[in-house]
Amino acid sequence: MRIAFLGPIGTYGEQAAHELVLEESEAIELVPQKGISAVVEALVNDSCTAAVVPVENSVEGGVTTSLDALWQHPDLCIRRALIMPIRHALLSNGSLADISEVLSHPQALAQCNQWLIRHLPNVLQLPTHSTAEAASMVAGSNFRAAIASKQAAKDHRLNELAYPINDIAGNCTRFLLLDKGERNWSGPTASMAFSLQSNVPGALLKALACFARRGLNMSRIESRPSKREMGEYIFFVDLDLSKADRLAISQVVQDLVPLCNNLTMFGAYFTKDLS
Ligand SMILES: O=C(O)C(=O)C[C@]1(C(=O)O)C=C[C@@H](O)C=C1
Repeated sequence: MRIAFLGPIGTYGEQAAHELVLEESEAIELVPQKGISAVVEALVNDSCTAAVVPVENSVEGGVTTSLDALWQHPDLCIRRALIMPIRHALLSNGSLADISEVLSHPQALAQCNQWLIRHLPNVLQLPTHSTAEAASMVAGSNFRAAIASKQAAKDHRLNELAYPINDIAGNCTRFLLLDKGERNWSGPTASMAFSLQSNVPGALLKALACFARRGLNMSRIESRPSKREMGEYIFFVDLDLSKADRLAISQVVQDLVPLCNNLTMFGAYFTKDLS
């Protein structure tokens, strides 16, 4: 099994990939990619058999690149999910007083925004493809620091200037293991996305009523622009199937189809919660 993840080594994505494949019996090869789009592309073009992407952070919300990729590639299926605590460190070979640039993935910079305002108000914040890429770029410099994991400090021989520096103590990110296999319906969470056929009063209400009618509890709803027209959206919905009638999911799809332009089911799956 070749698994694409957001590289280089030392990213949270790499940690998540190890956790997500723990129960696999096949031999695993983790294949680092530069950027979340490249992770998905490696699965789409079959150079990898699975991919690990972050999809939602408890502080910053949806990871839009991952949501958009799921919508653009309806043949992808969610195999498993993981909720992982994210504890950021400020890493450098210099000292705090000398830091003038802080590098990290935009999600990590945003998750430490208040800490940066308080402790490093005048530094330049520079975005990178991943937290571990930032760690590799600051190694050897005494005026640059990276926001990354404790693991990245070890991988790149950096010192921890401060830890933890995430603004919200319980900061965590949900990762998905994606593949192109058969959809499974036995897990407790099902994910789907749909766009509505008509932009008229009550159109979304009618779609959401389908879930209520079949006794299906929504555990998440999130919208993304369709990118075709201002005001046109795609809705991502997660359903809690743990107490639901197994037939309800196929019934709700039948009810929704006439109301939607497009509807994609990403399967049902289990979530490992480490938070
Ligand atoms: O840069 C990394 O280490 C990643 O795995 C990416 C990522 C993300 O895109 O959300 C993963 C977890 C954290 O929320 C911060 C960054």
